Amino acid sequence: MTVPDRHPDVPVTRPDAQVHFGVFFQGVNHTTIWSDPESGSQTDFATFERVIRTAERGLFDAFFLGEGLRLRESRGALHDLDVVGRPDAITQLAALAAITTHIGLVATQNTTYNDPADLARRLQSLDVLSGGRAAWNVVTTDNAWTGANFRRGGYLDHALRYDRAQGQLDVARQIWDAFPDAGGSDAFSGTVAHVSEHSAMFDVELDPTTPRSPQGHPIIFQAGDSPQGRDFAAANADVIFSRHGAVLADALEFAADVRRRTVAAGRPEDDVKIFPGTGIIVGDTPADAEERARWVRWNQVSPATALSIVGNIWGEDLSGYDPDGPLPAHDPVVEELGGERGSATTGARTREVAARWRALAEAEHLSIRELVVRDSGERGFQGMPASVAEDLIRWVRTGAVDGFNISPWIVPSGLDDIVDRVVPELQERGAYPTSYTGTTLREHLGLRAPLTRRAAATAVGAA
Ligand SMILES: Cc1cc2nc3c(=O)[nH]c(=O)nc-3n(C[C@H](O)[C@H](O)[C@H](O)COP(=O)(O)O)c2cc1C
Repeated sequence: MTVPDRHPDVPVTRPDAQVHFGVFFQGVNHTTIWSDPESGSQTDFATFERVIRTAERGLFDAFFLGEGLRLRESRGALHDLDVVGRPDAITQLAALAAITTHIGLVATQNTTYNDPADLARRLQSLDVLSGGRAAWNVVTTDNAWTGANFRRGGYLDHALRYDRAQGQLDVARQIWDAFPDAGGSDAFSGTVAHVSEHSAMFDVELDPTTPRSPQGHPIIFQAGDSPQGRDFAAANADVIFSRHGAVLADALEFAADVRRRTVAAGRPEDDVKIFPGTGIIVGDTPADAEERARWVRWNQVSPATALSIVGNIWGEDLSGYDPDGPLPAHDPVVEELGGERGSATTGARTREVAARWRALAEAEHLSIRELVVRDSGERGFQGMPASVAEDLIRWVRTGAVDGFNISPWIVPSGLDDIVDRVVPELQERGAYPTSYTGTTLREHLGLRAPLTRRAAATAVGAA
């Protein structure tokens, strides 16, 4: 079957590039559907087990857990579709390491509220226990309500969050590097002493106790989209987890920006792999896929969720409004959070979103719920398996991305169609592996040596 080229003007710059997949299990979200009879528990270990086994059968690089340190609230009420009761990500991944053999295990861990030495040790333990399959998704968390949950740290300024993240990562790398590489000849380097530039944040002195894993140390992911967040990724990360996974032109622009920043940080331009979060919906015909996508979107946006999303922008409780009625007639009351509450952009973003929603609702005569559904329309890829495969290949081979973090819209069965129907289409086109060729996450992702070991590796290579 011939698949029409949906992006004929974008040149293919990497004709042999392979598609890579990760699966992203969100921490706090309203995008996983609960109402379908197929939908299972969002917290039972059996659900995570089934998803990770499917992903490993589909030769995914990684299983990725997001983490929210506090449930979202609107004026005291929890979002009706949020999940309550998720276990800690590192503990969950340690249990999943025991029932898998190859797939990478990515733990989202916050740098604003964790202790650096303790976090470094827990991540390294996961890496050692899993035989070199762990990664740390470094997040700073920009919202105020999580800050309110922690007396220590509180509302750290947005810019200082990235300084603190850098301090955390520097401490972690020193701890991880204190032990020699497996089979290496260098000696244990003993006490790690680190006083951060922002010494009010850390003053660490300890003797590390955990050896290095087969991949050196945990892989570093980063999720954060501000200029500071992108620069942090360019200087430190192996993988950037982006939001730019729905529109090709947007993804290409993002990739060009990340590469420019990576070169400015003194690294090769392809050193940071780009994995956007995305969704994939397949159907037997284009109309079937379209119908499924519509069903998914309507189920993700319950009436209460629609009112709470619009209420957050309007800065008031809209639960008394009719979700099938129009937006409030008055303009929103914008709360200026500012950098000291963790967000540098909230006020401007709120005004921009409200103006855009008002214009869209008036132009298309949309109710509150229709508006929220319409605004969440661009979520990723949909179509028959062959056309989805062609689209994914095009994204990778035009250099827009290196792979995709797929968020299933239903668990535990949400990856079945992708593994059973899309992966074979990719393999048939020579664009997806047919077996794991390595055992570590570093090998799956095709990464170079850890940044801190590069000079040593070059010196050894030159000798
Ligand atoms: C794709 C993506 C996924 C994220 N996932 C999480 C998460 O699971 N937990 C969390 O606390 N923050 C998460 N974040 C938020 C980041 O922590 C970051 O604090 C936030 O985006 C603010 O940083 P920024 O201003 O650089 O974007 C995510 C961000 C992005 C872009």
